This record gives sequence, structure tokens and C-alpha cells, in this order.
Amino acid sequence: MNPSLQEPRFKKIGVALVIAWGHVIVGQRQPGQSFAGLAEFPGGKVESGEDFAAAACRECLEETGLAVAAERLLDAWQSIRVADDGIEEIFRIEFWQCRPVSLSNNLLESSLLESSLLTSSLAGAFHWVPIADLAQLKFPSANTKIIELLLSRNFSQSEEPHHGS
Ligand SMILES: Nc1nc2c([nH]c(=O)n2[C@@H]2O[C@H](COP(=O)(O)OP(=O)(O)OP(=O)(O)O)[C@@H](O)[C@H]2O)c(=O)[nH]1
Repeated sequence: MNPSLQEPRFKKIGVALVIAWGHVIVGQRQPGQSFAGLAEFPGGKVESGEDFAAAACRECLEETGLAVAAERLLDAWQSIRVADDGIEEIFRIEFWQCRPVSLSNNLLESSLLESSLLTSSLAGAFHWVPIADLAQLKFPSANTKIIELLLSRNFSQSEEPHHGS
């Protein structure tokens, strides 16, 4: 069939912005991945039966070992291109603010201040990074708006997770 007559293909990505105490979890894209070497937030493809928020939480758990709950959609980025096989491809990323569910506020706070406990519980190249430091990291261009948003907003105490202490 003429590719231009075929239904577009969707590529959906859910990304987790895990924010606590002025920090956010950031990783580095690995060799062999697209955009290797660039910074990234935990995330990946939406699987069948999932929505973007569920995919963001699942990918975060798989990639960092940290269980999180999605709270709200902060930004979405979308592009349309014609793939090599001639089929139109719609690529959409949703950036979801998430909070850790398995750690108490006290533990979160002390581990961030001491920069120890949480780092050791995060897999691979993922770390807690002060939000103010995001300006110095290089992310894929799809992240430009969300980085600006994080840097421009005051993620103060009132934005922090309200769970057991
Ligand atoms: N996890 C994550 N992915 C991002 C971010 N920003 C961004 O453009 N992406 C893009 O979203 C897609 C994530 O999908 P994925 O992690 O499952 O893809 P992948 O690297 O395994 O496969 P790919 O190399 O074919 O893209 C990648 O194309 C990645 O470049 C981000 O902040 N976090």
C-alpha cells in the first residue's frame, strides 16, 4: 500500500519529573541510545493498556528503583515527521510531576542533605540534582520548555509531597 495512505504511527513517551526538596532525578542517556550522553529524566515508551502517567511511573521504577506516584501533567511536546518507510509518525512526550511513595519526608530530606541514601538506592546513572543546576545540563531539545518551567518556578515547600514523615 502507498505509505502516504496508511494510518500514522504513534510513538508515546511518558517521562517522570521526580521532584523533592528542590531536587529532581536526572540520568544520562547511555551509549547506543538516541541522544547518547545527553541528560534525561526517567521515562520511556507507553505500553499497551497504559496511559502516559502510568508509563512514567513504571519506567521510573525500572530505571531508578524508586516507586513514584504521578501528580500532574507539567508539559507535553509533540512532533510529526515522515519515517524512513514513508509512514507519518506522531511522537508525543508527556512530562509528569511525580512524588516518591516509599520514602518518608524526613528520610527524603536527610538523604538529600547528606547526598547518600537516595543516591545509593538509584540505579545506574540517575541522581538527585538541584533544580537550579538543570541550566548547566544538556537535554534533548524536546525538554527545552520543561527545563525553563522548572527553573522559572519556585518549587517551594508547598510543592513538596505531603506524605508520612
Ligand atoms: N526518558 C526520557 N526520554 C526522553 C526525554 N526527552 C526526550 O526527548 N526523550 C526521548 O524519548 C524517547 C524515550 O524513549 P525510550 O527511552 O524508550 O527510547 P530508547 O532510547 O530506548 O529508544 P530510541 O533510542 O529508539 O529512542 C527517546 O527518543 C528519547 O530521546 C527525557 O527527558 N527522558
